[in-house]
Amino acid sequence: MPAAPGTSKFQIELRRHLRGQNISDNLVHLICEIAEASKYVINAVRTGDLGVAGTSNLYGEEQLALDVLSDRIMRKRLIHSGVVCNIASEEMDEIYQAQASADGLYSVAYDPLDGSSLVDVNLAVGTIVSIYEGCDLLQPGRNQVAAMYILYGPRVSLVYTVGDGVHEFTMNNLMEFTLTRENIRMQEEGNIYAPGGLRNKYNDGDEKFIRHLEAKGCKLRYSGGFVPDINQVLMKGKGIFMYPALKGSPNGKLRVLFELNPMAFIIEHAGGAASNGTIPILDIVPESLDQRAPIYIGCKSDVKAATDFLLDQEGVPAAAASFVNG
Ligand SMILES: O=P(O)(O)OC[C@H]1O[C@](O)(COP(=O)(O)O)[C@@H](O)[C@@H]1O
Ligand SMILES: [Mg+2]
Ligand SMILES: [Mg+2]
Repeated sequence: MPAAPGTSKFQIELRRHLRGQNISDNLVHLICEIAEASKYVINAVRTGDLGVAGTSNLYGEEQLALDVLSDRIMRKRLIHSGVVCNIASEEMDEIYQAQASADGLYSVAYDPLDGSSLVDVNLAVGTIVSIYEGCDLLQPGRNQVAAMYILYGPRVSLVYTVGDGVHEFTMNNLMEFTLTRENIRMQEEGNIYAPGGLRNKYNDGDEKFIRHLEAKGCKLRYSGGFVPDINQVLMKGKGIFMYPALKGSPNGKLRVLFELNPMAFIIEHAGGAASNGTIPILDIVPESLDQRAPIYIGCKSDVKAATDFLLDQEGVPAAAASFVNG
């Protein structure tokens, strides 16, 4: 018997799953177009040039040929989708206007190839995407209508939320994304920690928090790639990822629009939390495309504990902490 439309041997494909969500046809189309673009990004990652591009991005970082190519793949697909107004990416200097009208259109901020410097040592990397209704990209992450990432690891997986559960799809042998986990939920507390940044540049509160996790017997699980590191915390349902403020870098390293907002949206919708140490990541009102912030993201009580250590350090009673939503 032939498989039902939208299923492949009774597996649920991404488009069919999206059609079951309460979202517009344009948003279904947009998410599917991004999923299609990711197939070309994987191909670039697997077989492309590992050299530098000879250019640098907004942050003064040297761009790799793969950064530039992945960005071009994503941008072209978004422009041709016909449903996108503004586009911004970690590899672009300014917003690209695909269409001027906001009616029924979406704006997209993305990191085309997060962790690109890990490709030459064959570690996992990913694409991170944030979607807003209309043309405004400089608004709090809480206003996102969808967030997703695609992880290029031993397997390729795609995780998305449109505000109603967090769902994982895995690429099958026909390069289709089929549903592997629906309504993923985080536990209250975990025993995994992924600490980004040089530890000898940590502030006292962060150092004490790490010692507290070590004393509790938590397992260090850090790959240096934001997407696989977050994916581990989400899929295991436990633990915390942090990239704190560092001495000399008070805003840490990771970017609010392209990295933090989409991951915070996903983790909050899975029952976790994400804070910059003071307020939820999703409540930050971005002032510029290249804004960075520290991040503590994962299980609610782990994020609360991290922010309590910071408060204690500054002499503010830990009980006053109200960083974690809900
Ligand atoms: O090794 P560092 O410099 O501390 O940074 C690690 C972090 O930087 C990133 O590689 C930043 O992303 P890009 O590769 O997109 O610049 C994250 O994936 C990772 O969490
Ligand atoms: Mg990045
Ligand atoms: Mg990048």
